[in-house]
Amino acid sequence: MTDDQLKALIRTVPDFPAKGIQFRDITTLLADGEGLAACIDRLTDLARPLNVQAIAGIEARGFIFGTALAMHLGTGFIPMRKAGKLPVPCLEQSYALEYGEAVLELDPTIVAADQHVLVVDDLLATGGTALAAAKLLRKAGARVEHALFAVDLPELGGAAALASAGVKTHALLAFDGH
Ligand SMILES: O=P(O)(O)OC[C@H]1O[C@H](OP(=O)(O)OP(=O)(O)O)[C@H](O)[C@@H]1O
Ligand SMILES: Nc1ncnc2[nH]cnc12
Repeated sequence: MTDDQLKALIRTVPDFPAKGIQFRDITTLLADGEGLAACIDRLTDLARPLNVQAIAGIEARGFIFGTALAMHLGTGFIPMRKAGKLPVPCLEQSYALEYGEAVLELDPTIVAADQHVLVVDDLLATGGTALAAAKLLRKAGARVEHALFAVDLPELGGAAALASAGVKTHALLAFDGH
């Protein structure tokens, strides 16, 4: 499956969740068996050379890609959760994303000292979410050098924001515009 075929499986919804946002909706890609398999296979190809020891996926859409990747790579999966979901004391980090603000939480006891962790999410926009995840993982003692996304929106500057924090961006597909 080509990049263009994969991109065609992603639905664009204007003005969601706020006016002016072009929402790149992966629901339609997930529902396509061939597209989903191709996407996970190609993300696995991008992740394998990074030789990470664990995958950290960001709730909620990052859980879908992150878990599949962890299984393909034979690593564990670290859930980066939205606030108030984990039943134990957590590290927390507030952040801004393209269309709002939120708080991420991490149970630091599931991260090993100096563990090499790959941050995975469905989409990179401003980078606020992935940066918050990297900060939390580092606070817990992890080594975070790479982040991997199915979709990048380069005009929103996420890769540059991550680079300035020492995190290299890898992405399968890019969309022009917001
Ligand atoms: O680069 P940023 O500007 O931070 O935006 C990217 C984030 O926005 C979306 O998550 P959302 O918070 O909408 O959550 P969801 O996965 O629960 O839908 C997406 O899944 C990324 O996590
Ligand atoms: N434009 C967008 N489409 C889908 N998810 C997003 N998360 C942040 N910006 C987004």
